[in-house]
Amino acid sequence: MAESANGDHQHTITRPPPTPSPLRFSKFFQANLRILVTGGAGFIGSHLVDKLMENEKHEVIVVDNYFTGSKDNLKRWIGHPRFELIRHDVTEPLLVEVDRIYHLACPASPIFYKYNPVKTIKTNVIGTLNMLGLAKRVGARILLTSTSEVYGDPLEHPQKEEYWGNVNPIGVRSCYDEGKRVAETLMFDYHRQHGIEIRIARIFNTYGPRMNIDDGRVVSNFIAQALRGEHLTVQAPGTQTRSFCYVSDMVDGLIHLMEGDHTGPINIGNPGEFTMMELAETVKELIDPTVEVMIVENTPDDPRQRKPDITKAKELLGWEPKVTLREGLPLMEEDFRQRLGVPKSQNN
Ligand SMILES: O=C(O)[C@H]1O[C@H](OP(=O)(O)OP(=O)(O)OC[C@H]2O[C@@H](n3ccc(=O)[nH]c3=O)[C@H](O)[C@@H]2O)[C@H](O)[C@@H](O)[C@@H]1O
Repeated sequence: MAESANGDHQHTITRPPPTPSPLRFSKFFQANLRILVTGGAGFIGSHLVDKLMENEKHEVIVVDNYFTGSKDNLKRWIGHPRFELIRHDVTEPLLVEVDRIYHLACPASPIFYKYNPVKTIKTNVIGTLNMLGLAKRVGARILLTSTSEVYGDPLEHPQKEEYWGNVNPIGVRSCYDEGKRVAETLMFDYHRQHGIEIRIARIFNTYGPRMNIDDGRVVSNFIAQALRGEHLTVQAPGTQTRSFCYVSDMVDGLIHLMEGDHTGPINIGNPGEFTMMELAETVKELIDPTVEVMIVENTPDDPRQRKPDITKAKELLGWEPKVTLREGLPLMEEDFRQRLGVPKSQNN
């Protein structure tokens, strides 16, 4: 019994102080983050994991179905006490207690995402729904890696985030570009309806060590072809442009976005723009000036130009890329030489 100010006796109920729910507990120690990376065994995902693991307070959980990712990319972390690797397909629900979700899972190379288009769109739609459901349940902040492909074959150049795009809804690329567009919609609907903390990165063409040798994208194709002494396959007309971002810059951009205050979408890419013919000539010059360029047939709906406007990333995130194409290509060449077993002296 306790006595009140006016002398009345009152019954007081002594309760223990409220205990935070275990799911939200780590929010009390913001520096100690448990971070989920979907697609963490892939090219960008595994570089992101490397960077996140550098912080000794972070625990990192990777889920991957290994369709295009590989355990090899994570072998330095397997067995580490702050690291877990789960074979899981994001089209199935998942419950793990995390503070951050980097949702990267989806094949990104056109030959792989077109291989099973129904699965690609399921990954983008059902996979993103599952990750948003998880974010809602555990109170995590979620970042979606969307793509420059949401701009389609762009009629505005360079592409600003406000541009709505020029996308074929029924083409062979639609499973990916429309899939990512729906994923962005889902992110904003969960944000508006359920108050989920979201971040959306629109990733532009990225290259670097650990890309699959047979990935099929242009930089990895040209480097592998040059090292093997094969023709560089420039798809017609060769005047189409892309802007290539080195993977360490990309990963820094994603972390800046996740830990910043802006939902996005924000373009993350390198505005240095090259035609595919220029890229082929640069790779030739770097690796083997004697290899020849061969013009081959292109695929439907190939965007004719692509270059990010990164004003938002600079102003809102304080981020911009540092590595030029001429600095990044030799780093990728070195990695490809090791994996293909082509020492430098054999070519030049
Ligand atoms: O690398 C990436 O990050 C992007 O790759 C693809 O987009 P895309 O730009 O079509 O990528 P590539 O297949 O590398 O094609 C780029 C250009 O190179 C050309 N190309 C490709 C391969 C090749 O051997 N030769 C060649 O000239 C293509 O015609 C295209 O114009 C994905 O769809 C994007 O989501 C992803 O962000």
